[in-house]
Amino acid sequence: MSNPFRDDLVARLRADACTVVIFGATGDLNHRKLIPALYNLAVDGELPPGVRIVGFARRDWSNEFFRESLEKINKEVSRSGHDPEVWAKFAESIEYHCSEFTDQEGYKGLAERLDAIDSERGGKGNRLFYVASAPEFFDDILESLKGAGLNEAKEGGWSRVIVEKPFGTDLATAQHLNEVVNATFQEKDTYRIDHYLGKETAQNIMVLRFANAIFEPLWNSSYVDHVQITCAEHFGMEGGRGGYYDKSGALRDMVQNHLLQLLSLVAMEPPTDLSADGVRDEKVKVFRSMRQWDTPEKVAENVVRGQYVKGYINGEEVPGYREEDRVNPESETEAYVAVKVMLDTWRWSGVPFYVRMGKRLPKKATEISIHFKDVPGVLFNAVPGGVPGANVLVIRIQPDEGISLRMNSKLPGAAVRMEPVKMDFHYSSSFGKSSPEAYERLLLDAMAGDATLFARRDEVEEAWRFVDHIERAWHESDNKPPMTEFTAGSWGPKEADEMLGREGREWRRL
Ligand SMILES: NC(=O)C1=CN([C@@H]2O[C@H](COP(=O)(O)OP(=O)(O)OC[C@H]3O[C@@H](n4cnc5c(N)ncnc54)[C@H](OP(=O)(O)O)[C@@H]3O)[C@@H](O)[C@H]2O)C=CC1
Ligand SMILES: O=C1O[C@H](COP(=O)(O)O)[C@@H](O)[C@H](O)[C@H]1O
Repeated sequence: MSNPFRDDLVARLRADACTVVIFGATGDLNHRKLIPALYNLAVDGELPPGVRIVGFARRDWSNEFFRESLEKINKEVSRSGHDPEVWAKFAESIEYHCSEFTDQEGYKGLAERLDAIDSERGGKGNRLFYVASAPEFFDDILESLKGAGLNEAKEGGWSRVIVEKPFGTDLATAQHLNEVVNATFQEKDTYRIDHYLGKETAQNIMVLRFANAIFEPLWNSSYVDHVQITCAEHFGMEGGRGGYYDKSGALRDMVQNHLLQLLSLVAMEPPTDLSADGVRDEKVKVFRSMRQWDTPEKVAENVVRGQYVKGYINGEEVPGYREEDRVNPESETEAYVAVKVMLDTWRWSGVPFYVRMGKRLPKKATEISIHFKDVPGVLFNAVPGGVPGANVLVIRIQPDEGISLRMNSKLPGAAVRMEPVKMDFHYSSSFGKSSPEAYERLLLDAMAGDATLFARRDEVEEAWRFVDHIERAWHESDNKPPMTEFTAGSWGPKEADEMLGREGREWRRL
């Protein structure tokens, strides 16, 4: 039985030696995230001995050039710094395979090379294929793997696939991709990555809820007034991101996957066990219970979309969304979204979950806040200032990972006066070490065959169902809800404040 709470040692012991094949190996994701993650696992002694890495892409690069290119970026981004000796040893396990994604000969060559590596290693044919290409190549890569017989496990070994985001652009394309994936790999061997699930703080949500006796009795509509999930980013479309982002938008890029996944961890029922399907069965019930905003009127009432106009962040002038590199000057794509999610379940009846994401907000921060109900207003009415506010439990996903609880306290002195105070837990001071990058945990889990922190087919499709109604109202209906504006460096459009204001609530300041 798998267990998302096990410590790193157990994960390492369970991860198998294997060959990791990365499609799109000359690209940004591999350079900035995947190789540094594998390197850091090696530094920490977590990478199973015998792991080999094959980079697959079309540039005519040699093994040496590929390794040098990876090392250059690793020096800049590795969380544990760059040790030339460890790198040199690690780099011996890396090689490059040059091929177009659509070239069947390239896959035949890959199959031969993988067989040779298995013999060199003297081990089983364990293969982990990581599809880190642009999404338009996902089908080609999966079908070509099948064409070369690489989807089938070799005797005594395994063959798994990790598929990067975006997993489709709507429900229909996600269903199609799921058909292609399931026609090539078994569902148990399919790992749909959502890197937010690999964040230490996201994993801690279940621990907080189910390994402490004090929260769960309050975790329902009797005590919780509402929940907020915020993902703020201060950057915009740097590094050529505008081309991809302008076709996607905040709702598809972040809400459909990362933020709804966080929501599901906050809202799910306790699973009956900690197996991958035990946890994912409960998460999918949350997705299924989301009330659908299936008319333009409901979307107008419960969702706000916005674009930034030029402004200042940290004293620097930044362009408006439509002036960004590779963004259509007449773009109708949202760089900000705030959506109210209602879960029609016994536990959460009447409790709104407000989810927001925006580019070019004042800073980078992601947090979940649980806002509890006010105490009955009978005892402290006569006290000057009254009760300062309700309890708020804040789960800081990043940065300064941790958890704080806001409560009311008496100010020292003869008179009864109250002030809010915070009990605050910081990962950095409590554990004295930096948290591993999400990709480290997720790669190790895939090597260990543990899919708990990966999205299952039905979760992905249910999340798209919710998002599709909103996208249709925005882009296809006769009375499209309006696009709003906000100044870059502010906390988003006033319409998002008004959405909560209408219900007597306000966004938490991060
Ligand atoms: N970058 C990031 O931080 C993140 C990326 N992702 C996802 O990861 C995926 C990859 O992103 P990213 O690395 O940024 O993309 P890049 O554009 O940087 O890299 C794309 C890679 O695919 C290769 N490629 C493109 N066309 C072909 C072809 N016809 N045959 C063989 N190789 C080809 C490119 O090779 P060449 O160099 O020759 O063009 C390159 O190696 C995307 O799905 C993205 O959404 C997800 C989360 C974060
Ligand atoms: O998937 C994505 O995530 C990043 C944010 O990831 P984080 O781990 O840095 O919080 C986001 O900037 C990007 O637009 C999106 O595609």
